[in-house]
Amino acid sequence: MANQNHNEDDRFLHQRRDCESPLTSSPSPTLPPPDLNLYARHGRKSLSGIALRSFCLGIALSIGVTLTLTLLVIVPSSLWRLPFFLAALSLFHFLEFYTTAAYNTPAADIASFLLTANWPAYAIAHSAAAFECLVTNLLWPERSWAPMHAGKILLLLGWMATIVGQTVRSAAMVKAGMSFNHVVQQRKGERHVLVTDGVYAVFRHPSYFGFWWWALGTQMVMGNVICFWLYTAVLWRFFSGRIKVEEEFLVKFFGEDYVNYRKRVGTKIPGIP
Ligand SMILES: C[S@@+](CC[C@H](N)C(=O)[O-])C[C@H]1O[C@@H](n2cnc3c(N)ncnc32)[C@H](O)[C@@H]1O
Repeated sequence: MANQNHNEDDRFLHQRRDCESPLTSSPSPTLPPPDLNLYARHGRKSLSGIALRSFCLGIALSIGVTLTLTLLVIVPSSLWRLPFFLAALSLFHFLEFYTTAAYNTPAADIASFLLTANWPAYAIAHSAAAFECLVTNLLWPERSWAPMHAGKILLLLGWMATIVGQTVRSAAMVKAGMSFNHVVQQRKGERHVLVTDGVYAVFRHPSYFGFWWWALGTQMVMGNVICFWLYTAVLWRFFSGRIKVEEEFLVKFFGEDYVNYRKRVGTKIPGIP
């Protein structure tokens, strides 16, 4: 199955090169026809599935932004934090697919939206965050959740962490291009090169650094005390384990080059050197 997908990806690249050539206008006759099942309604790269998810995420983002602004400016209510979360989540999932499609085109498929990754833990975590935000803001709308009247500062830090986190995450995907894959690769692909410049010169795992601060930033904006600490613990455990496994493979793929890179550049995720 994985091999078949690889062939499909290679065929995509060949066809693209053919299209770019001024001498040929159609795919090489020696190439087998593309597997149309892949792009059909229930296929791994279903075009209708991609269109539908993008459409729904766009609607969710519009609702999120409109309600956030309405509850902040027109009908002031501390509940604006809930649609803020909807907007942040919709934008995140859209960008996961978009950056994959734009910078690692052969790898783009329905799973690139990351909507069902780490199911059901991921969905439970975000539902818990929405629930905590809803309950605390309905029951104690005037509650001052931060110690020493630091609420406004923490709110500002939360916005900044969310924006910086999202930017660093997307920048990492753009920079790594065809070397970035949502699934940790256990075999070095033909197009897999070691990336050590751009955002990778500052952070050894920029997409994890980005997600870490994006997730904690959303919890700070929402004023979620319980979920902030739960997210911190769960994400730390997840990333420290994943980085260990990922780096074992990266050392196998790139040897001394990766070992030296690891010595030079830290993750900058607290507690993970
Ligand atoms: C989900 S991506 C995460 C990449 C990186 N850990 C980050 O946070 O930006 C996982 C894939 O990226 C690859 N990868 C990680 N660091 C890399 C680097 N510096 N250069 C090239 N590939 C890398 C791994 O082999 C793995 O298959």
